[in-house]
Amino acid sequence: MTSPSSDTPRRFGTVAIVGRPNVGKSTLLNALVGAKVSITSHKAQTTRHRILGVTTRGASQFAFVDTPGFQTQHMHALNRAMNRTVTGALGEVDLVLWVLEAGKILPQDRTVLEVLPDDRPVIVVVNKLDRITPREKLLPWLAELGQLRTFAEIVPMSAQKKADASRLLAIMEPYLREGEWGYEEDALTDRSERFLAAEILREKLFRLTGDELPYTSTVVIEQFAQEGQLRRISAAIIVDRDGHKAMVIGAGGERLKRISTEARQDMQALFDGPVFLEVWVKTRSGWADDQAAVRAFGYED
Ligand SMILES: Nc1nc2c(ncn2[C@@H]2O[C@H](COP(=O)(O)OP(=O)(O)OP(=O)(O)O)[C@@H](O)[C@H]2O)c(=O)[nH]1
Repeated sequence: MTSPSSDTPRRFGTVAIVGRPNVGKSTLLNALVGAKVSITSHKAQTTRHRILGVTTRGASQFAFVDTPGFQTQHMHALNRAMNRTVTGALGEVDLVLWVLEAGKILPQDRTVLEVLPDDRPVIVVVNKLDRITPREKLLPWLAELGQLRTFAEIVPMSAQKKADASRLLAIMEPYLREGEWGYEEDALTDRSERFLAAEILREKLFRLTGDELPYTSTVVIEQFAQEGQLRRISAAIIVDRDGHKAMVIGAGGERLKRISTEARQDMQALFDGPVFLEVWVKTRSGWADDQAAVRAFGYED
């Protein structure tokens, strides 16, 4: 018997994950990569960076680009930077995954549809299938979806189900090009630990403040040092107003303590070693409207 790796040619491809906010793009990326490289939360618009997750399956390697949700409501400096990121990402990829919520095509979805490239394959991921019972109810909607344009595939699934993510990888495989891999076999992400630390803290911040905190709040890692096994991290949560600062800190500092503790636990699990985490809350009013500040905080590539 010959081993499959010796006679199966290697394949490699870059895959953009696009869709309006909250359809489940980050959840999907995490499921496809099988590790927590992107953050998820109930709050819309939590993904601001292009995040590369890499997954290798047999002879095939997929490099994923997670793009921010489309901004159609608030057009200030921050959102312009985000939209440029989406357009840039689509120009470089081999395959596009357009994520929709099963049964819904909102005006914001149509905005995304308009920028889908004509010259490369687009697979529609019809996500959150678990919310539709019985599934047959979806059939007329799927037929309507198929009329919108030519799609390479339409895949109803749940990003929260491992088996579905695995099935999607198999469906995507033929769309990769034959050729060498772009990354090591065990690579998960090309993002630094410093970046991942900021993402984890930002996830806890939004999870534990619910919808009270405006999405313009952010996290900056001010210091990241490794001393033997220990990572010593100093982070700042930047908010727009003093009222938001009080909200993050919470009564008697309880909320900030919980945010820090949960973030530290996740970082320790991801980095596989002890973490000393110090978190400050700082006010910087109107930063999201200030182009220079947006650049300084790293939202432009
Ligand atoms: N029921 C159900 N919920 C899901 C599924 N996939 C994602 N979700 C939930 O949908 C919400 C949004 O998921 P995200 O992955 O953060 O969505 P996103 O598209 O990355 O959002 P932005 O970062 O705002 O662009 C979260 O509460 C997820 O838990 C699914 O298959 N089924």
